[in-house]
Amino acid sequence: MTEDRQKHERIQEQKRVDEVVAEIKRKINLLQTKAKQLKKDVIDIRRDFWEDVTVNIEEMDDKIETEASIKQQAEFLSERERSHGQVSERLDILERLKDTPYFGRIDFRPEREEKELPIYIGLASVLDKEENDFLVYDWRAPIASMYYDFPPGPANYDTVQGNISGEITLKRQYMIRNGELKGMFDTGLTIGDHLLQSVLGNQANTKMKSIVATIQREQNQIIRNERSKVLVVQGVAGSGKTSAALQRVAYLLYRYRETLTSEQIVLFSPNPLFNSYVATVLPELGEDNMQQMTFYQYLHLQLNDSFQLETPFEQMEYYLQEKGDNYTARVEAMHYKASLSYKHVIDDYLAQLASNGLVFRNITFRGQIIIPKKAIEQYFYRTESNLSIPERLEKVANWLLHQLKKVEKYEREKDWVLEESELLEKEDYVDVHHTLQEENRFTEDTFDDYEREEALLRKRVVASKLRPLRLKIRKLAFVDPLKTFRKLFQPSFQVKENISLPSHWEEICRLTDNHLKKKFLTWEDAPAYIYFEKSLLGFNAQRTIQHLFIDEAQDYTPFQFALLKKMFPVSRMTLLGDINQAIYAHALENETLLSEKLEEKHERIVLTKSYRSTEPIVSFTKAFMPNGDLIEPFEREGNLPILMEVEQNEMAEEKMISQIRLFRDQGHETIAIVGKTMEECQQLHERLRHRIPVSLMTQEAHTFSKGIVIIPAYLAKGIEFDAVILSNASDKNFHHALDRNLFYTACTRAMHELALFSIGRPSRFIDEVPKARFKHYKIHEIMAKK
Ligand SMILES: Nc1ncnc2c1ncn2[C@@H]1O[C@H](COP(=O)(O)OP(=O)(O)OP(=O)(O)O)[C@@H](O)[C@H]1O
Repeated sequence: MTEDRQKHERIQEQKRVDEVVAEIKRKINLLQTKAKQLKKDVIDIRRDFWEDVTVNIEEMDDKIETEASIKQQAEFLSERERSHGQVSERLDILERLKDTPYFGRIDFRPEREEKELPIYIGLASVLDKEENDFLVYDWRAPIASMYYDFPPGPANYDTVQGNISGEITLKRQYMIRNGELKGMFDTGLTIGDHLLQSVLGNQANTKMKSIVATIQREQNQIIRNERSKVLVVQGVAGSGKTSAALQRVAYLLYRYRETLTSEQIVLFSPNPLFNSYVATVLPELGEDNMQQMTFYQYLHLQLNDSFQLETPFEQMEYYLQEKGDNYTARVEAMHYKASLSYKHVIDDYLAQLASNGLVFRNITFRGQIIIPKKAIEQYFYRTESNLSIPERLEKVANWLLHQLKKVEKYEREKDWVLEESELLEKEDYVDVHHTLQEENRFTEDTFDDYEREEALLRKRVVASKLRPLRLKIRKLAFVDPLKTFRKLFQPSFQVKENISLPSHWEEICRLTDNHLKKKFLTWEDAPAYIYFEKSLLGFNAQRTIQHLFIDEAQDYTPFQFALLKKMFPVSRMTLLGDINQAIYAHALENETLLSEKLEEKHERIVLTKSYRSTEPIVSFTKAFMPNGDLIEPFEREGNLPILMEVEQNEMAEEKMISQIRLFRDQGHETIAIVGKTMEECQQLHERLRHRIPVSLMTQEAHTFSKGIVIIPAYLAKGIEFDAVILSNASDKNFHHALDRNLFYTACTRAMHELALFSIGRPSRFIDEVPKARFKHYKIHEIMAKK
């Protein structure tokens, strides 16, 4: 394009931006007036609510009419409130569009048509004044998919009516800020490296940003996938898995807006910090956030506070510190209890329980056993054995409630009832009296009032005393799942011969039983216990959840996944993760959810390009990972990572502080000092906090702000920082197979700068990196030279 032509095009494009912005402003004005009116309506209706309903409760007919009138008025109010909510949401989006009405354009000529049409793509759709044509298409509209999927040339897209093909004659990207065109580029195959360069070159934020303007083709496959019941995404660190997941939520909410709401989508995130890190992406896209929680929070909810539950991070600390009693047995338990072999043990036991062994509780009332557990057990084992255990327990519950009726009658005659009735509130007496009067009004037979009153009082007292018991029976509290579960770990328990057990099984059993006795659930025991308990009492499966997203899926065990499938039986699942970032003990011996061997029928998408870190950082980290050559850096310049080898802590500290100052002088705003364990982080925090402003991130931390944080690698999962300092990359710290993944996870949190400190000999993993890919300083030598 000649320079003149370019200038002309640019003027034309700015003109169009101005026109679209003018139309958006017009729409904003209209909506603001509408919003004002709706707000006024709501206030008026609330104020005049009782004036506008006819209240008359004298006669039955009037009562019905009154109810209908209140209902109508309430509906009217909520309809206005809803409309006001919708208008406000739309206004929010238009306000955003006013600054950046669109970011992309394709000119598309459908087959057998003469002329191409320009399609402008933005955060949401905008129609022209006549509401006929689209000035801007929502990035999620079917036609917009071509923008992400095709370079100029032949292209096609799916619609409800079928596939439409044709040709893209132009593909253009814009940078528009405050309604002003700052730049535009015609792009080829991928969506503009220019724009991506500039987005990725920015400083890291404490909140994740949306990526709609620069979604890459393979990411688009994830976002728009509608075929698969289970979609597995294996993506290298920084390849945009989390970003794709969140844009996918936005896409699904748009695509199925008639039937899907944000409450029907759940995202399991790796830590509480991550929850807040990603919380602004969907609102930025004009959508409500899905339900978001950690898997720990979810399991904790399932347990109803009846257990103390170890967090995965506590388990991790125990594992990493490589000390503590029974270390070998417990680590073996972490592996074994993650596996489906362990689930077989439990399933076998559950099958046995169908014919004997379930532990029941006596039903007691006022300190007396009224239905002994033996009787409950006998009844249970007489129910039809072809029914499931929860169905059989329902039958027992019905029988028990029936028995309770007999008890109730019998108890009414006892002396305690009268004594208790004296403790009744005055209102209860008055109420009983009124009830009787109402009944008597018709009979006029009042001579036995006193007796009738006493009988009614007795009935009420016993009923109210038995109410909690009834509730408990309905909740099947007459079975003791914990005691039943514990039997599995007694020396007398015989596991089927064909099932293989770990070598320290006896010790594992002793440990497990000790924990269970104290109502303590280790992280490895939690899924098994919950699975067991729900198999007895019934899975109150979440059938309303349509989509389940699991981020960092490599950290989930096969057992946990089996539990999730039971809990979310109808949900479609999107599992995202990176096999290289598997850091939990179980990953050494078990398949993870991302494994090629995943039994579940699934579709797999692999992301190999890393966007987060500069090219030198990616080249450094890929060098020590198996199959690292598959990791592709996005071309973004930067400094080589630095390795500082020092002899003692004091030296490291001094250097670390000057390194941080340097990073700050370079303009980096989020700087993380990443440690291996919490213990290491705490010690470092103690030493540094008097010298520089630094905050320690613990597992309870829910947010982080700009500045310097100290954080263990496992808590930094999923998050990124401008600069990362690894506090001790020594071989002593990083040498095991899993340490490699932890080391990789830590280094890949860095966007622009990476500095590694090593107290003593550096990790053997660094030996695998070609020397030219980092700068190595041995501090004692420098000091000596000085
Ligand atoms: N298409 C894209 N356009 C702009 N930025 C992108 C794109 N894809 C990824 N990024 C950026 O790359 C960084 C990494 O993305 P994200 O956190 O989604 O990756 P991830 O695969 O989940 O990483 P990890 O597994 O290491 O936690 C983020 O800053 C994100 O904004």
